[in-house]
Amino acid sequence: MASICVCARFRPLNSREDGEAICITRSDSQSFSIKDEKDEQYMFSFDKVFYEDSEQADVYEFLAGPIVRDAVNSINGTIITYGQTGAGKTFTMEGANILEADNLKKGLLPRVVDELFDAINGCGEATAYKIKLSMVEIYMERVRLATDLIFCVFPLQLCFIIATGSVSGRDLFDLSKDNIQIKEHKSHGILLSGATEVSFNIFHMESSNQLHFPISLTDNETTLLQIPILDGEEALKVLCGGIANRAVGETQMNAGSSRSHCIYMFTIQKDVTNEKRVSSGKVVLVDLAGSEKVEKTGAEGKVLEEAKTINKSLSALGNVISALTSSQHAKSLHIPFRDSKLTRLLQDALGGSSQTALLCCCSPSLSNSSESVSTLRFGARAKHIKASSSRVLNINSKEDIDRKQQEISALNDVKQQIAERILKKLREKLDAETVNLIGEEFVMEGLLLSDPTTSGSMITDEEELNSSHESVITSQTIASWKEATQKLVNTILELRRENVIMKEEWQVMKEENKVMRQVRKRIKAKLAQTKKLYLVMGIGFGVLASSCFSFVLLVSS
Ligand SMILES: Nc1ncnc2c1ncn2[C@@H]1O[C@H](COP(=O)(O)OP(=O)(O)OP(=O)(O)O)[C@@H](O)[C@H]1O
Repeated sequence: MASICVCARFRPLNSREDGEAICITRSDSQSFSIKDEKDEQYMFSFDKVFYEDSEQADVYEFLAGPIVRDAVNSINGTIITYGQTGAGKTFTMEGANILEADNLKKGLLPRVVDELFDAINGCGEATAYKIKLSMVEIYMERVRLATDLIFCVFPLQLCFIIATGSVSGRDLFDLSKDNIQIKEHKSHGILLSGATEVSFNIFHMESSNQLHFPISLTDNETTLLQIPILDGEEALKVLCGGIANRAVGETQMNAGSSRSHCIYMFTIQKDVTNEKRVSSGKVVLVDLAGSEKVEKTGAEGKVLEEAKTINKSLSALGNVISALTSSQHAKSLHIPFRDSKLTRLLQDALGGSSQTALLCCCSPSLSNSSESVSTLRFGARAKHIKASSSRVLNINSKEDIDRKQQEISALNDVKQQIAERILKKLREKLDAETVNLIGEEFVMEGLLLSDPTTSGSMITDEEELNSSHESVITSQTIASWKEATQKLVNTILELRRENVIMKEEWQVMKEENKVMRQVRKRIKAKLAQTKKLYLVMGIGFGVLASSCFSFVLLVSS
């Protein structure tokens, strides 16, 4: 069983800490000791420690590179930055700026994009890729969609597609979608439901400039904006717009403090023509908001409210880690993933089969040492989480996909026929306008296809296919439950009928019993009368006999 990879990173002293004492003493590249304000000394060991002089490229290569390369090969991975406010989480994740060209300052996010584009550009003609990026933030315990981007990547040809909400012309970076639901999908794990979903076919390019994607929308409100992208740099420019929407504020500790947890989710779908399979992998980057001691930072008003919510969700994260690492019957223990949006979102990363890397960011300054110690303790605890024994390879064979397609088509045909039959019957009784309205409702509910010629049409996106197939399975399950319920209802009705008959029979028997009792009573009474009669007769006979005997004696004497 592989554990979570946990590393620590110390940034250089900042201008506020200038001249302050350093609290850490290096042992080696994995261990160090740290002294707090009370002069207590603590030893920590992690998979790797990045000291003040470490480079962004080293952090990427150790922490993220292997995860990104595995994601291209369909293994999910998550990279999380955790730590006190101002400790360097966003610097590690984004760099000084997302578009930063200086290799020394370039963060994990642009390097992930670079590596993905490099891997894809290096692939053979026989492979087509689609990369989807969703970017959300959890601000004050609400999930906001900053943007939802899709790159469709083909050998030698890249296209970047941006999905945005609504026909009413809202901006690409519309933050009105401010309560994205987190749901669990059987095969895809944790998903952001309500984030604009767009599906594209994976296919090979024919023309070089004009891209015409067979688009299958799951939501009528969704519109698509397609931007041809030549390289990762252009992709990052678009990403930059999403980052600009992140809730950032000035605090005592950090002039550009992130007031939300930010999640970048890359989904890489790969279609290898020769191998007859479609696979997908996810890389999730999580830049957590920083913890802070409000009594120390003197936060007030909105900043205080934000800090309280941030601390609350981070403590929910701590509780999940404690539950996961608890030695007592860890398997049967309840893991409170549902206690906060953050822990729900990280459920796969912490408790699932995803590979996870956690970077504990710290200040090296003595004035922040108690916060650093608690960050490092958090990391030390997380180190004890055991990852799931098997990493899930998200691969579907073409045969599987064909079978699912057929099941979906068959169900759609049945639904279509039923809906059409209902509408035909309604037409006999209702006016045309009302029936049309009901028809529209059927289309909205997915019972009827607006264009019947598309009945049984192919779903070409793996995610949509799986979710549609799941709907088919669910429908089939519901149908079999309905059948079983109907059988139960029939049995209950039968039992009720039998019960009524038995009750009637019981009533008859009771009546008969009553009559029998009365007859018995009458017989008893008759018997008693007869007995009395015999007694009287016996006495009379006795008296008569004794009188006769006395008379005979008298006569003879
Ligand atoms: N390794 C580093 N090298 C140079 N400067 C750094 C480094 N890490 C952080 N900084 C600088 O420190 C400041 C705070 O860093 P950053 O914004 O990344 O902190 P944070 O942990 O994300 O804080 P918050 O939780 O408040 O968002 C920034 O000005 C950043 O440029």
